[in-house]
This record gives sequence, C-alpha cells and structure tokens, in this order.
Amino acid sequence: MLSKTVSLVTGSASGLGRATVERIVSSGGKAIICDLPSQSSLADSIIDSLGSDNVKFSPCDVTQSSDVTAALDLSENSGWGPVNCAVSCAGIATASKTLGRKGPHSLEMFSNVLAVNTVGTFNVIRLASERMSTLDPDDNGQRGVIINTASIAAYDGQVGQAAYAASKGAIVGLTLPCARDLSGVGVRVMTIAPGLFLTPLLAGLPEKVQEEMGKQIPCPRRLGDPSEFGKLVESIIENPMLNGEVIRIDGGYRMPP
Ligand SMILES: C[C@H](O)CC(=O)SCCNC(=O)CCNC(=O)[C@H](O)C(C)(C)COP(=O)(O)OP(=O)(O)OC[C@H]1O[C@@H](n2cnc3c(N)ncnc32)[C@H](O)[C@@H]1OP(=O)(O)O
Ligand SMILES: NC(=O)c1ccc[n+]([C@@H]2O[C@H](COP(=O)([O-])OP(=O)(O)OC[C@H]3O[C@@H](n4cnc5c(N)ncnc54)[C@H](O)[C@@H]3O)[C@@H](O)[C@H]2O)c1
Repeated sequence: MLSKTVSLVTGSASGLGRATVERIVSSGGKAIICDLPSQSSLADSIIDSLGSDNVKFSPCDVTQSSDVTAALDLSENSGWGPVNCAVSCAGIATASKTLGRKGPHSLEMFSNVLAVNTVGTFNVIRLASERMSTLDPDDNGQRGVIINTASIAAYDGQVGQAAYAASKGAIVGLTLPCARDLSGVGVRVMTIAPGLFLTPLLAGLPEKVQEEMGKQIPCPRRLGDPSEFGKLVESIIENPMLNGEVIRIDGGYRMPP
C-alpha cells in the first residue's frame, strides 16, 4: 500500500513527523505536511528536498477543525484523491509539578497540553476517517489507516509530567474504541508510543534530564533515530492485521520517577 499511500501527517515540519513524511515519499507515496504556520520555512525545505509533486504544506493548528478540513481538501484538490493514511505527530511537551515551589500547576497549561495532544489527535481521526470512508475498499475490505503518537510517558510519566502523561494516556485509551468504531468503514487505528528519540522536542528538555535518559536505554544504548519511528509507521501501513493496538518503540526503556 505504501506506494499508493496518500497521507496527511500532522506535526511533520519537524522530528518524528518529518521522518514519517520522508519514509512515505521515499516509498512512492504522497504527503500533506500539516503543521503550524510558524513552521512554513521548515516545511518549504522538506518540499525542496522531496519535490512539490509528492509533498504539500497546509498550515494547520490541529485543534482547529477548519484547518484540518483544509488540509484534507488540499489532497483532493491536488488530484491525489482523499487521504488513505493519517498520522498524528503534532504534540507539545511541558514540565511542571502538580504542586511546585511557585504554587500549583497552571490549569491553563494542563488544558492546553490536552487540547493539542489529545483533542488535536481526535480531531484528525474523526475528520480523516470521514474522507477515507468514501474510498473503494481493498481486498481486505480496508479503506485506510490512522496512526496516532502517544509516548511511553502514557505509562511511566515522570515527575513534572502530569499534563503530558494524561494527554498521551488518553490517546492510548481512545485507540481501541476508535478502531472498533471505524471497523465498519474499513479504517484501522493504531498508536505508537515512542521512548526517547533525538528530535527538537527532546533537545528542549533540561540537559541533565537528557543525559541521564540516553544512558538508561537498555539496548540499543542510545536515543532513537526518527527514521526508526518512520520504519514502524511503514510496517503499520503495510500490515492489515495491525489494528486497535499500541506499540511501544523504546529499546526496552522504562522511565524512572
Ligand atoms: C517527550 C517524550 O514523550 C518522552 C518523554 O517523556 S521524555 C521525559 C521527559 N521528562 C521530563 O520532562 C521531566 C520533567 N520534569 C522536570 O523537568 C523537573 O522535574 C521539573 C522542571 C518539573 C521540576 O524541577 P524542580 O522544581 O527544579 O524540581 P527539583 O528541585 O529539580 O526536584 C525536586 C525533586 O524531584 C526530583 N526530580 C525532579 N525531576 C526529576 C526527574 N526528571 N526524574 C527524577 N527525579 C526528578 C529531584 O531529584 C528532587 O528530589 P528530592 O526531593 O529528593 O530533592
Ligand atoms: N521525541 C521524543 O522522544 C518523543 C517521545 C515520545 C513521544 N513523542 C511524541 O512524538 C510527537 C512528535 O514529537 P517530536 O519529537 O517530533 O517533536 P517536534 O517538536 O520535533 O515536532 C512536533 C511538531 O508538532 C507541531 N505542532 C505543535 N503544536 C501543533 C498544533 N497545535 N498544530 C499542528 N502542529 C503542531 C510543531 O510545530 C512541530 O513541528 C509528539 O506528539 C511527541 O509528544 C516524542
């Protein structure tokens, strides 16, 4: 399916989303880069390297339905047809204790992390699945695949990760019911829970935290390369039996408190 993949990939101007776009296009597929308008120059550099026939940019805040709709429309208006693959990589990470030295956790920050990570992911699932439902089914009765990005923090959230872990735990929780809901239209739903990958998001964490983490990954004893995330996306797209499940990709790492 990868050579016929028409995808929308959120958060794909950077990091894991970018690696996903590179993987899909290198296998013959197409991708709509769905990222914030502020990321347009990064998106342009991806289009320069992969070709404007294969990649297009739709400025998008995943929490806004009209933005996600515009990205789905761009695929159809470009002559690619409706998307048959949607990968959500858009996400933000925060670090703040429930009760810190300066007082309680900001409620606004907590809500914002859930809005982008959880509500944004569900927004893509609901709108992309509608477009996929219009496609002809393949030999397995399938029309598309949706891949979400959680985190190992959904299971082993650290000190300061209440908001982030809650947002990712919710993505783990919605995976099976969404897969069940969409089984009637032949759309699979999978979630990837990455461990520690070397992307701008991780580079923004305190250096001390980064150093400790890299050393703790059992095997391989290093941070993940974003291309390894892209390979897993490819496997999920290609394997029709993968559905309703969360896959950790973490080198056997379990985060300490
Ligand atoms: C991004 C991907 O999805 C993958 C990931 O999830 S990557 C993992 C990301 N992890 C994080 O972001 C950790 C976030 N937490 C932090 O950065 C900091 O804890 C914080 C900024 C929220 C708080 O820092 P601060 O208020 O300065 O607390 P600080 O004084 O350092 O620590 C207080 C206590 O908590 C402990 N602690 C703080 N952060 C810790 C951590 N990350 N791991 C273990 N212990 C920690 C300290 O050892 C200290 O213990 P003590 O009571 O025995 O002295
Ligand atoms: N890097 C890691 O180690 C790691 C580990 C576990 C999970 N994750 C998750 O993987 C995903 C990708 O992370 P990354 O490391 O590539 O981060 P990154 O910061 O490199 O990329 C995230 C992208 O999301 C975009 N984005 C943020 N808010 C958005 C919004 N409202 N609408 C549209 N786009 C938005 C950003 O502009 C950015 O381009 C995130 O969901 C993150 O939580 C990353």
